[in-house]
Amino acid sequence: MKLETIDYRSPDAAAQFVQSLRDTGFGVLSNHPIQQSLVEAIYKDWYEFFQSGAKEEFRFNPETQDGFFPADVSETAKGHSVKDIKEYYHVYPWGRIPESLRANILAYYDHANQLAAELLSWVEAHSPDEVKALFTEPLPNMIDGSHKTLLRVLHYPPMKGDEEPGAIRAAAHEDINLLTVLPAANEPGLQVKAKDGTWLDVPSDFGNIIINIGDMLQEASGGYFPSTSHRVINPEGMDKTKSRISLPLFLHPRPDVVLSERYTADSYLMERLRELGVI
Ligand SMILES: O=C(O)CCC(=O)C(=O)O
Ligand SMILES: [Fe+2]
Repeated sequence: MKLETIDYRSPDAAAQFVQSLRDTGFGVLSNHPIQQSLVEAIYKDWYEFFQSGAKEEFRFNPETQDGFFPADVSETAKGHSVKDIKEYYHVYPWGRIPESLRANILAYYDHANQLAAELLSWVEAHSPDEVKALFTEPLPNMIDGSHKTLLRVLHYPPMKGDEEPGAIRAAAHEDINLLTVLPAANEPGLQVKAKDGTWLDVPSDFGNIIINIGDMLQEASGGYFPSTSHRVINPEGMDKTKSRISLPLFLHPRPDVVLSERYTADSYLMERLRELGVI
C-alpha cells in the first residue's frame, strides 16, 4: 500500500480521491483551493502565541472545551497510558480567540469548511448505491450550520530529553468525527497504519492537504469507509530541536444528525468523550 498524492484539478480527482479513502482511510490532495500563504501566516503567528505567556490567559473552559490546553492536561489516546507530547488550542467561531489571531484563523475555518463540503459531495457521489442508501441525509448537509466542527491548532514542542518513556507526539488513534482536513505540517512525522499493520509516512509535502476518515463516517457508511489509525512520531537528529505546528479541522455533524440505527452524532460523541474521560 502506498499513499498517492492526487491533483485536485485533474478530471478524475473525485473518483481517485474516494478510492484512496476507501483503500487507506486517507487522501492527499495537491493543487487544492486553500491558500498556502494563509496557512503559513497561521503557523507563524500561532507558533509565537505558543511561545508567549499570553496562552495562559486563554486556558480552556472545561464546560465548552474552547481555548488553550497546556501540555500537562493534553490528551492520552484511547488505550494508552502516557500523555502525548503536545499542547493545543481549540478554535470554535463562537469560542474565545486571541484578538490578533482571530481574522486569519476564522478565514481559514471558513475556507476549510467549504472545501470539506465539496469533498463530502465527492464521497457521496462515488459511494456505491448500497452505501449511499445508508446516509440519512446528503453528507454535505450533515455539517451545514454545525457548531461542533473543531479547528485544533497543535504545537508539538522541541524534544528536551526529559519526556516520559514511551511518550510520542501523538500516540496511535482514530479521529472521532466525520472527516478531518489537515494541511501538511511544517515538519514531518505523520504516519498511517496500513492493512498489514506497518506504519507508512503520509506524504507531507508542504502545501498538500491531507484528509482522513473519522469514526463517524465509518459508522454512517456501515464500515465501507475505514477510520484508520494514525500517529505522529518523534523527530530524530537535528529535527529534535524544532517545533511542529499542525492544524486539523475535525468536521462534526449537527448533533441531531442520524448516523446509523445505533447513533446520532450527539450520542456517538458523548459515548466517545466519556470513554476518553473528557466529560
Ligand atoms: O499533527 C498531526 O499531523 C495530526 C494530529 C492528529 O492526528 C490529531 O490531532 O487527531
Ligand atoms: Fe488524528
